[in-house]
Amino acid sequence: PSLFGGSPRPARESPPIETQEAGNAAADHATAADESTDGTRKPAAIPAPPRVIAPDAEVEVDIGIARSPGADAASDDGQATPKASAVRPSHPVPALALSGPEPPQPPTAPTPSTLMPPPPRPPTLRPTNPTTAAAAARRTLPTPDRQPGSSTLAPPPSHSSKPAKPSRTVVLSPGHSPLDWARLSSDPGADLRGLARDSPYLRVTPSMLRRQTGRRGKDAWTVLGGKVYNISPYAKFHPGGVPELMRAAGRDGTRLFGEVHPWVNYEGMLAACLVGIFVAEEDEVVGSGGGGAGAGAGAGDMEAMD
Ligand code: HEM
Repeated sequence: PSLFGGSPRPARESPPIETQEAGNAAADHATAADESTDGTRKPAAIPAPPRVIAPDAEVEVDIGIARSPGADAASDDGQATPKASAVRPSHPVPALALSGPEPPQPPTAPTPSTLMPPPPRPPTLRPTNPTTAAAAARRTLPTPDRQPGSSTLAPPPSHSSKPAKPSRTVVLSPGHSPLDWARLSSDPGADLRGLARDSPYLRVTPSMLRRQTGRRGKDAWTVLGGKVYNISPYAKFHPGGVPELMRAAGRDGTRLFGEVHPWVNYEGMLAACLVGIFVAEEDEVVGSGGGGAGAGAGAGDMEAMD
């Protein structure tokens, strides 16, 4: 059989598509060979030529399965094959075969393609020319010149940061949460100093302080930063527990306090428990209590008594 005769040829193993038509040379070659003398073009390897459907003709729906020349006759046996009205094609539609001796080649010009044009190419992600690349590099944020170990992700070093020790907080009894303490200590009606109402701030000497241990019916006093506080009302609210707190009772607790929780704002928490200031023994002056000096009077008033 002639190579260009249009008769089916045995399929070859994975032939390259370009050479399938002519079997040897370029596709142009094959195109030229498939053109008949009258200039009309026939697909080279399709058994049946492309069927041109007349606009008003009633035709069978071509479902794209390869047909042999006798297939039409076989389907004309009166079986109830659904008929469909042809849509009006604007140009001849070639018959396509999914399988067969050789796939049909798409028609070349002058037949206009019915295929959709390819989608537009997405923009390239990387700049390809050096000018664009340089512009992109300028747009990136400058990298800060950091020293090793100076990551900003870590919390900044601070004297108020908690040491990484296991917590020694205790379970507080109901009604003794920090919030409960905040509520109680801000209540002006609560007497947390343990002194006579409206008594002035006291000048507390070491001997006075030693007697205020929280035992034998006396309140526990401690000194924090030179101020004397009555810590008895706070004891059950202390997150570190009563025994821990009482280690500072009757003595200057500044060092102990600072060792455990220097970040705690004792001045704010214990403002309502302020008894007075801590003075040396010889500086002791017992406040008279008279003169109407109230809780609003400060250490300055006591100094004025000297
Ligand atoms: C006198 C005033 C004091 C106040 C107002 C006070 C207040 C507090 C507060 C608010 C906490 C909770 C801290 C937190 O969870 O971050 C705490 C915990 C603690 N306190 Fe005090 N405290 C005082 C005195 C003392 C003293 C004198 C000691 C020991 C000698 C002490 C030992 C502790 C301990 C061990 C904890 C548990 C710390 C932890 O979380 O591991 N506290 N205190």
